[in-house]
Amino acid sequence: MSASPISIKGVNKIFSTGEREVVALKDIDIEIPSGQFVCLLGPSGCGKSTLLNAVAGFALPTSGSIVTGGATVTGPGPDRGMVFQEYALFPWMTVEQNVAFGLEIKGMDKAAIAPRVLALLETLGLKDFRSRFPKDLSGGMRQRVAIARVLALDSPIMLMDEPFGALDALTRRNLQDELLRIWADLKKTILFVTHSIEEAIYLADRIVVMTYRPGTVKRDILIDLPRLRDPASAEFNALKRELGQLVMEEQQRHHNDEIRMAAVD
Ligand SMILES: Nc1ncnc2c1ncn2[C@@H]1O[C@H](COP(=O)(O)OP(=O)(O)OP(=O)(O)O)[C@@H](O)[C@H]1O
Repeated sequence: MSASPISIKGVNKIFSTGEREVVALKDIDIEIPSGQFVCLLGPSGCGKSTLLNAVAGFALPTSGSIVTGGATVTGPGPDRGMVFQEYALFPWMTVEQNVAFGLEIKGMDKAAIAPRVLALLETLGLKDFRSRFPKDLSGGMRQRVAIARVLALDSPIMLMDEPFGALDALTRRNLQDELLRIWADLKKTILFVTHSIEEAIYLADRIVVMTYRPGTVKRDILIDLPRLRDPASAEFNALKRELGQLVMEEQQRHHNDEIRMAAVD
């Protein structure tokens, strides 16, 4: 499977907790063509994960529609693979077993699984670690396994929720480069959540900046700098300033909201 488009139309998400209602997403419209690498950027609480989970089918919108590859999302599906920040590996399985698991569940022929898994482990530099358990791996290695596991399923859409957020700077850059290489190779559609401005500019074809509560699209920007991008370049820094200003405005709204809530309590 190669890539497929994502169509998000008029999406709203309201959480009701007791007497309070939180409008997490409001009137979200985003059309993502096949193969595009999109970053959702914004401060904590602006609905990035809520939107990603809606596309994944884990928590459907209150209203509006999400269509992937021509079908309306009504739940999780094999066309969408998700990579989480906390790796979500099975601790009792080796690296190899973790990557093979989804294929076994899919009912793939055992003889076909082994070479496919081995090729992926090789691609992600995990071959020598294939018999290890997750607890014996560094955070970066665990995240490689999580990515390999999603790639094994060959979903046309990859959804990534701050996948590199817990990693140190060097490992993070390493995995970002690896992801770009894989994406250039496989041309999957990627929807990637981050609150790092630099990460978004380094990776994305397009950055969607979200507002803090209710989560709306504040700005939708195409990034047409050639890759690999140089974070020290003038163009990169100009974008960093522009996006920094947008994110800071939302961070300020978040901060003001917290002060207001504390005053009510
Ligand atoms: N299950 C839930 N019940 C009630 N409110 C929720 C629920 N999930 C999210 N929210 C609220 O919806 C808003 C958006 O949350 P969300 O986690 O999507 O934001 P985010 O941008 O991903 O933030 P972070 O970067 O901190 O994960 C927040 O105000 C959050 O408190």
